[in-house]
Amino acid sequence: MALEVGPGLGSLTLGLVAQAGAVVAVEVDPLLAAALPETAAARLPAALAQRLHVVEADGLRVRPADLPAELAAPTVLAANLPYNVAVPLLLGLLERFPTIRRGLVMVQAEVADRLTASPGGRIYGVPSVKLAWYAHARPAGAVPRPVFWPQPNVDSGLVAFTRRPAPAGDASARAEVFALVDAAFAQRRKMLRTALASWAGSAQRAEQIIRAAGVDPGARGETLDVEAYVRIAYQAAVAGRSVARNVEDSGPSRA
Ligand SMILES: C[S@+](CC[C@H](N)C(=O)[O-])C[C@H]1O[C@@H](n2cnc3c(N)ncnc32)[C@H](O)[C@@H]1O
Repeated sequence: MALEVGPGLGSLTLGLVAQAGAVVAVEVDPLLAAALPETAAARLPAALAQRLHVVEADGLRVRPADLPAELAAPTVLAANLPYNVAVPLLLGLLERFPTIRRGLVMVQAEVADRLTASPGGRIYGVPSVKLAWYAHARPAGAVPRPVFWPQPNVDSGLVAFTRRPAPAGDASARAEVFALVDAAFAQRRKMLRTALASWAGSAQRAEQIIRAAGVDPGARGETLDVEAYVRIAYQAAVAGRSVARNVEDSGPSRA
């Protein structure tokens, strides 16, 4: 069963229902959400049109409980994502719909590059690490702007992904790792011991935690894979009391 977010007029949806056993399409625009079942009924044989269920909801917030019970566990995500919110949509759907095993999404070409980048390059960043938490992702093709009408002013790219086991623990572990990733990339050109100084309470404390994780404190955040971030977050948790004390020491009372 497939989940589509942002079906719009249904250009992808009509093809999807022919391929998937059932499609639940989440559309935020009430007019488009109301029109899509009529479009499907007019364009598809009744047996196929019945496979489509349209839900008017915001893809940034939608949860399984918002879908009909028999469609609340989609296994595939297939979408031409709204480009302005593509990354939070994709990451949020992977978080809230653990049943999604694999997917294919279209996003702006530069975003596709970032989502699928490997450590070490300039395009590797927060979206790359966070998507790697949930899934193995790969570029699955370029979509040049002339294939659309009206022609957009950006190129597009496809990203294919397959869910992987989470590299650590539960939702709170993920939140801690994601906060660490945000801190490391907030000053991405700096060495980790400096970039993570305020996160850890001090550069010295950051260095101890990073070393304990088996990572070079002189490295930059853009060279680390998600597993390295998990190790650093774990060492910070182990050293938690000291980190908390250092944060207090450098906090408002000394300001
Ligand atoms: C670029 S998407 C793709 C449109 C269509 N799937 C296609 O391939 O032509 C635009 C659609 O996403 C919808 N959309 C935008 N933000 C949304 C959100 N947060 N949740 C659900 N749908 C959203 C818009 O209303 C619009 O229908």
